[in-house]
Amino acid sequence: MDRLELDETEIGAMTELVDEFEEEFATLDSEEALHRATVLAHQLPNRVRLHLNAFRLEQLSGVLCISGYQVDQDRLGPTPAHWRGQTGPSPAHREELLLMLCSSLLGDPFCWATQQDGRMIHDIIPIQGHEHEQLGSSSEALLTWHTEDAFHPLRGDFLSFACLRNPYGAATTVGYADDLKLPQDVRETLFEERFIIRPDESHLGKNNTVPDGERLESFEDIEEMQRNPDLVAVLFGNPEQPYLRADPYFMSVEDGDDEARFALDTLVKAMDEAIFDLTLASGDFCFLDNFRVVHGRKPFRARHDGTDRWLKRVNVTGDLRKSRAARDARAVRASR
Ligand SMILES: NC(=[NH2+])NCCC[C@H](N)C(=O)O
Ligand SMILES: O=C(O)CCC(=O)C(=O)O
Ligand SMILES: [Fe+2]
Repeated sequence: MDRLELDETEIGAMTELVDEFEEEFATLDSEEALHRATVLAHQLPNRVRLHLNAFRLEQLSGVLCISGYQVDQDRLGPTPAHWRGQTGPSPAHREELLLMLCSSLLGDPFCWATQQDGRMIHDIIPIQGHEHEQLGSSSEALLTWHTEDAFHPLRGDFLSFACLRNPYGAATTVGYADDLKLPQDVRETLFEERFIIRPDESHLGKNNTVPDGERLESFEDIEEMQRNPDLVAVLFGNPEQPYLRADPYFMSVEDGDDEARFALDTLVKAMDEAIFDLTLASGDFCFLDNFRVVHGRKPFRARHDGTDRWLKRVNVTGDLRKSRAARDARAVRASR
């Protein structure tokens, strides 16, 4: 993993940048704001830009953590009880802006019509009643390792997190595809389109406010992927250093395909051994290469009293054009 410790000068420069532009960027999820944010990102400190670009180009490991930024806990106020609760300006607007600026240097931030009601910036917070779910909002269950949105052909290339607070040090887990030691025959099987990855539950109607009209169609598409999933490959790209696409909790193989079953089980075992803890601290901006690493989260005991762990999350694509057909003309980044 790579870490950039910001120095005083860099922290000062980032603080000034946010001071100057936070009002102008009161909204972050309009086309206009996204466009301007991409250009404003070029005013981030030089080392930040260099690290993010090296990370984007795969010159670093698949995990980059930028540390040292201070989050004003008083301004933040209590951790919300649900991502839906927020009305009006976000108390974490300054961190959201920084997260969007950094993300813009990796590609284009985008969102899903079927996740967190189509919001661009997600809240990752424990929600009462979700303790044992396989959702970002769970707490007492191990969030099993996964590629973000592994089921979807338009999943992000990168995943960005801003840690606002993590008082009891709940650990995110990360595992590198590069670290996997797999027998050659298993590797070859994983390169074949013999695996099923069903949508995870964050994209289901029951975990969203399902609207009438246009976005309803998006949930129907997810249901279709649930009923009629494609067969996909788990490994792809360079045979020596393959990219990985997996979310074993939601995966299966065709009846009788014992070879694929064995290959998947072997992968799970190898990754379970390779995976390590990455405990995010308040002020950490963490970037994951969604093709080269998987991630999850260790169980923790949520308090539900406004002092809980709170992350912000953004999906980033390297090629917005791939999702053109899945997006409507107005919400041009709202992918299905
Ligand atoms: N293995 C898993 N739990 N996969 C689903 C991950 C959770 C999902 N990305 C969410 O936003 O809630
Ligand atoms: O809470 C974390 O550290 C990771 C959450 C996550 O992976 C998810 O919500 O998909
Ligand atoms: Fe995730």
